[in-house]
Amino acid sequence: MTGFWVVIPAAGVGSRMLADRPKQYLPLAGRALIEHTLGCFLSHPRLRGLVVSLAADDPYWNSLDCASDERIGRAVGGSERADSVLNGLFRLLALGASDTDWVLVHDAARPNLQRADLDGLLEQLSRDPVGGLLAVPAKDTLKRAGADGRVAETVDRSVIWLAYTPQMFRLGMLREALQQALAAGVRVTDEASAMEWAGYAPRLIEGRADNIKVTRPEDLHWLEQQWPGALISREDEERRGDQTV
Ligand SMILES: Nc1ccn([C@@H]2O[C@H](COP(=O)(O)OP(=O)(O)OP(=O)(O)O)[C@@H](O)[C@H]2O)c(=O)n1
Ligand SMILES: C[C@](O)(CO)[C@H](O)COP(=O)(O)O
Repeated sequence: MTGFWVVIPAAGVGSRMLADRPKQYLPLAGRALIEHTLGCFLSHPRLRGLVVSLAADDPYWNSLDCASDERIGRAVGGSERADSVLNGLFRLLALGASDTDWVLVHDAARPNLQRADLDGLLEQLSRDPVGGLLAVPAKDTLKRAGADGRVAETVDRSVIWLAYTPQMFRLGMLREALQQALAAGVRVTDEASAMEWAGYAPRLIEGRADNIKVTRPEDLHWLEQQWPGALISREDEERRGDQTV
């Protein structure tokens, strides 16, 4: 497979995290969460370039060591994740990417992507006519909620998968799908849903369930317990409380 480009949407505020800063900048094993996320791509020999979409007033990025990495471009994030992704695609084009190149979109809030999953995605989709995404088959019993907050039905979980990232598509196909879906007012929560709206059927590539999106405090606490060497001491906890980046 030839090389690939990456967009990292990182312009969110992380409201569900209830933290003192956007969750992508919270510490995990001594580094900012986003630095772990970027590391999986920056160490890959086929990476052609990477763009992070940052909030226009992001005061944290420049304090990171990786901010000086010449392989990393920047785009200004938008009001929704899809806007941030689209701005990232345009930035990649300005950096030399073409519409026929593969682009991977990966949440800054998913720091635990393993190289084996990344390579599996690249290998299984490199000749696919559409592209696809890392996903995990549902493993719990699923309920559809009724308006009254009670169970309306149990959903057949055998056909339900949880969409993860990276999501991998040809840059031009994704750009057009995102532009048209957003212009039509479609709610786009991942790249695949824009491609589906455009009439494509992205391929599901099974990945690890621990490639979690850090969304709520317990997600980060769980990762800290999994992380090799993530002995978050009481001093680190206290430092997290009053640390200013
Ligand atoms: N306008 C936005 C919103 C989200 N994101 C990014 O998209 C990823 C997944 O979004 P989510 O988990 O919802 O992050 P937040 O929007 O920050 O979280 P919340 O919804 O709790 O505020 C995150 O890396 C986030 O930084 C983005 O780039 N631009
Ligand atoms: C892209 C994503 O991570 C796939 O599950 C998810 O849709 C992001 O949703 P969020 O509400 O922006 O976190």
